[in-house]
Amino acid sequence: MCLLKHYERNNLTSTCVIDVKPCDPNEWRRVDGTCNNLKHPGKGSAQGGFTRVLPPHFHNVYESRKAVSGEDLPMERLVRLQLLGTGVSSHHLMNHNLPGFGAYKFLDIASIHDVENMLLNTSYCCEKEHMKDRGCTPTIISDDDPVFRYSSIRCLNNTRPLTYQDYGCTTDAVPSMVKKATPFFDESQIYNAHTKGDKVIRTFKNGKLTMEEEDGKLFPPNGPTAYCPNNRAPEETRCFENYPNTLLPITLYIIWFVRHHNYICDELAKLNPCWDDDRLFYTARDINNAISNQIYFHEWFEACQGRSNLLKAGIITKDNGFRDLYDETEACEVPLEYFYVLRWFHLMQESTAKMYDKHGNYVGDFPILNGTFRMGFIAKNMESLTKSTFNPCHGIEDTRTVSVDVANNGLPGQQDAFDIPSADINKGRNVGLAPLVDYIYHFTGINITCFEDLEPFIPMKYIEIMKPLYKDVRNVDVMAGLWVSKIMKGGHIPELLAHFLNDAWRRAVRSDRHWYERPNRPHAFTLRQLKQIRKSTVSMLMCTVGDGVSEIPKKGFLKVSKKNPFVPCSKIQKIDFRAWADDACKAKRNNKN
Ligand code: HEM
Ligand SMILES: [Ca+2]
Repeated sequence: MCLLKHYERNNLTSTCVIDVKPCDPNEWRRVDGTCNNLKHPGKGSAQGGFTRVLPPHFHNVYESRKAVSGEDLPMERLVRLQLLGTGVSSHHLMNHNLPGFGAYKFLDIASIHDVENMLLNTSYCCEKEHMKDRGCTPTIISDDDPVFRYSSIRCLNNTRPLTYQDYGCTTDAVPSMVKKATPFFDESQIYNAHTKGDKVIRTFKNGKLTMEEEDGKLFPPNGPTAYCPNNRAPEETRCFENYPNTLLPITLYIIWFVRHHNYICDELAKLNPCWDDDRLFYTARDINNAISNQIYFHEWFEACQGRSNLLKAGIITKDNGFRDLYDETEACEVPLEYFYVLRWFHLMQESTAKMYDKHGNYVGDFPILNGTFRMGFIAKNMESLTKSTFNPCHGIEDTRTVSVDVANNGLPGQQDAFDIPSADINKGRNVGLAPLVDYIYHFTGINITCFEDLEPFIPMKYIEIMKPLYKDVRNVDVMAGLWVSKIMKGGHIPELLAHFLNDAWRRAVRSDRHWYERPNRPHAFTLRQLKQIRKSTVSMLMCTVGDGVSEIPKKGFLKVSKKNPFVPCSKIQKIDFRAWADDACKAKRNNKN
């Protein structure tokens, strides 16, 4: 009780305390993740430490690991410069929606509290007197850096991930990293952003979420504590009070999924006039979440890994019916490594949006990264930005590159320079990831003892670069290995990356009692309803709630081509909500007609 008072007094309850109200086995999924596992009701909540695929590798409890020789690992920026070029490259198959939707999905599992800390609280790690602070892990730039040597920039701000110890939640000696989203796929970024719960976003009328109109379009509401430092006053005012204000691609999906919730409510309310606000809200949330997961684990995973690989891995099945792999003894969590490796998609992030007018005429370019923390600009340009997503994303050809802004100007308006992939190496070390070889062993059973052993995974030309850089194969960072890994046969991402993604899927399906494909979860879909969910595609989502979308690429993650032409939205499969018609409402429905 004393501890609780201490947390309350210091405004720490939302970070330090898991408040588990008594569970009812038949209730809907809770937004805070509690009661998912009835035997361990606190597990899977938005608070509490992370689970991991492999135990953490730290030096001195919570410092970045050292090379096996005891020396420092090679500097992050050097690893990036040697393994990844910068340049323009157009993906031969995928469009912007592929990395964009991936980025949206990562916010379901991860939170941006560490990025907020870096920008708002611990922005001084490049100041001489702070470089060695416990909270600082700056990326050092050498004097011969090919880009920054022409400037005075010799350091990029980077921070150590926050722990429950930093917040004063615990005095345990072993640091435990803060988590602020439920560690399974329940659309936290829409329904429980910043662990505020769903009360703050509901209208409590007809199941709907609160939205505001701007220039005739609907958006999540603004509010006094929202933070969008890149908005240009006075025109750009949109900034979400209760949803993450982050990157341009994520923002599009947040707007679409919030609108989509209300669209589902309208459809359900038409059919079921006897349903009250709660019933409409919970059913719409469940359907919206299932649609998002269907798009991710079927369409998006298939675009990344190829259909036959997914069938082989058991992630999709040919019959498409119910699936129940639930095991209450499984830890109720997707691991830290899963969302960390999603950073690999920074390689596919294009930095230019081609903008079009109402009639589809090209009107100019917009630098995508300049849309970060600038929801006002996004709201004013929804049509143009939506259409720009159908263009090819950044390519990952034989010589791997990242786009120039991603490599040098990752946080425009906030930091003079920021190398996102270098930060990815930096963070991998600072969250204590095991080295590449350990993950290869874990997922494939192959024991790598020298650089040449990497050849099945990495082309020799990159192995030759790694040798002098890392000196010992046991030193290689997992992200560095992923950057230059061969692309899997039949798919479009490295095989090792696919192992991480599939591992997350397996854990989610086994441990999430509310997984949408289960026939015997509380409020489960009927088979008829599940078959409707199976029709979900990203093109369906965009045709339903996208601005000015009347035609769409048939496959929404792929660039437009002869094989993947624009088709009218009327040709895209839609969910038939009659599958949710409730007989109990029949009398009322008939009266209305
Ligand atoms: C406009 C495009 C993007 C920008 C400007 C951007 C920028 C950033 C920045 C600045 C960070 C924080 C780096 C750090 O502190 O270490 C970050 C982290 C991250 N990004 Fe991106 N990113 C973009 C696109 C993507 C995409 C397409 C994905 C995945 C599909 C992605 C996944 C992630 C993940 C998983 C993290 C880690 C978050 C965490 O650890 O808390 N990002 N990104
Ligand atoms: Ca979640």
